[in-house]
Amino acid sequence: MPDSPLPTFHKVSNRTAAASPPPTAATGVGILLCNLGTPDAPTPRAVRRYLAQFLSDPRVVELPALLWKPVLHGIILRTRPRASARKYQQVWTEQGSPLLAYTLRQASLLQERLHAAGQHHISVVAAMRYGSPGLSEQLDALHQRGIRRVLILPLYPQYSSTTTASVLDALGHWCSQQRDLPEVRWTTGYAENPHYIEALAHSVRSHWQAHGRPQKLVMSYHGIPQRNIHLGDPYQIQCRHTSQQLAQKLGLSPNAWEMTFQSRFGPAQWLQPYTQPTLEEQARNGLHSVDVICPGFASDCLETLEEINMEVREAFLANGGKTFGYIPCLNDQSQWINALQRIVEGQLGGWLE
Ligand SMILES: C=CC1=C(C)c2cc3[nH]c(cc4nc(cc5[nH]c(cc1n2)c(C)c5CCC(=O)O)C(CCC(=O)O)=C4C)c(C)c3C=C
Ligand SMILES: [Fe+2]
Ligand SMILES: [Fe+2]
Repeated sequence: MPDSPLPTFHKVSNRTAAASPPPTAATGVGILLCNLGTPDAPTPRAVRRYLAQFLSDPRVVELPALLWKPVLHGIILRTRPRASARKYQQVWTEQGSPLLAYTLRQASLLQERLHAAGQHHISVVAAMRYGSPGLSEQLDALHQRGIRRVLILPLYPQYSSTTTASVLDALGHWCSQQRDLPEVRWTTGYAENPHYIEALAHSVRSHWQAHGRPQKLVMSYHGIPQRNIHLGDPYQIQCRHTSQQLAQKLGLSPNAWEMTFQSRFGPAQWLQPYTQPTLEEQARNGLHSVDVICPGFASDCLETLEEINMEVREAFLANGGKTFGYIPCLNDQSQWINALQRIVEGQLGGWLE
């Protein structure tokens, strides 16, 4: 069984984060925290709708449309939604998808922090690249409230064209539909931000205090196709930098930690080593205790709660491993909200009160 319960959330009043006095049109700043997106319900129908949007993005699957569309619509969208919906059902919460619930909560908590710091003119909202609430919808909402300055913060710590660039494509598309454009800034990642690294280190130390220290800490990141790296995506090197800095912060010797990649999709070569086969092999070779952390995910989601904390756990134990610890994502931890505050303040020069 997983060693951490399914997440519970405090109630978030609405999808535009905590209620606050309306900022004045002249000085209002909007911060848009954007994550990948998730289905509206854990049903095959909702998952199909979500996957159709997600997997039609040419940033995500870089195959010629003439080749990809028949595979997507003829095979993948006929089979995967049912299988994925079953997995979503295992992680779904009273507040819905963990990814959306945590992202809403991050927006709400960040807004509270900024208001407590006297920045009452800032409104923080959450958006999803795929699904709802969509990026355009949230940009429209800020626009309608008269907010003329917007900071887009994709919540992916490590830049990848498959994720970060896709958010910026969506921003570009929204801009192309506007006549009266706001001032817009964006961030492209925070893989080496010291506050982010410290929040991760704090999370690992707390887990060790509660559960003891394992033989190895595995840092598992979402994979991408190896080909993207050859074409210039800096994702892999950024994952390495995050991992090295976290290991250094924790004082880990080289054989006490490892970086792996999960969530492979399709038959092509993705970044390696792959998380599950690596842990299976190491369990067979005598590794008996491991902790897994997923530093590339700002919020727990299907890929962490089901793939890592259920599938990979089971595979490790079935191959002879004895203790499997899952260290939750940063989610709504106060060290992480603190890091987010520092990240956005670093971007808001001239926009702060
Ligand atoms: C098809 C190729 C995929 C690429 C490239 C990819 C990159 C990528 N994804 C994330 C973060 C998340 N992915 C999530 C789910 C998910 N990812 C893919 C495929 C690719 N991801 C699929 C098909 C799915 C859906 C689930 C499934 O059917 O298996 C999620 C979780 C969403 C949720 O609702 O909980 C996240 C988060 C990153 C960071 C990344 C590249 C670096
Ligand atoms: Fe993914
Ligand atoms: Fe997965």
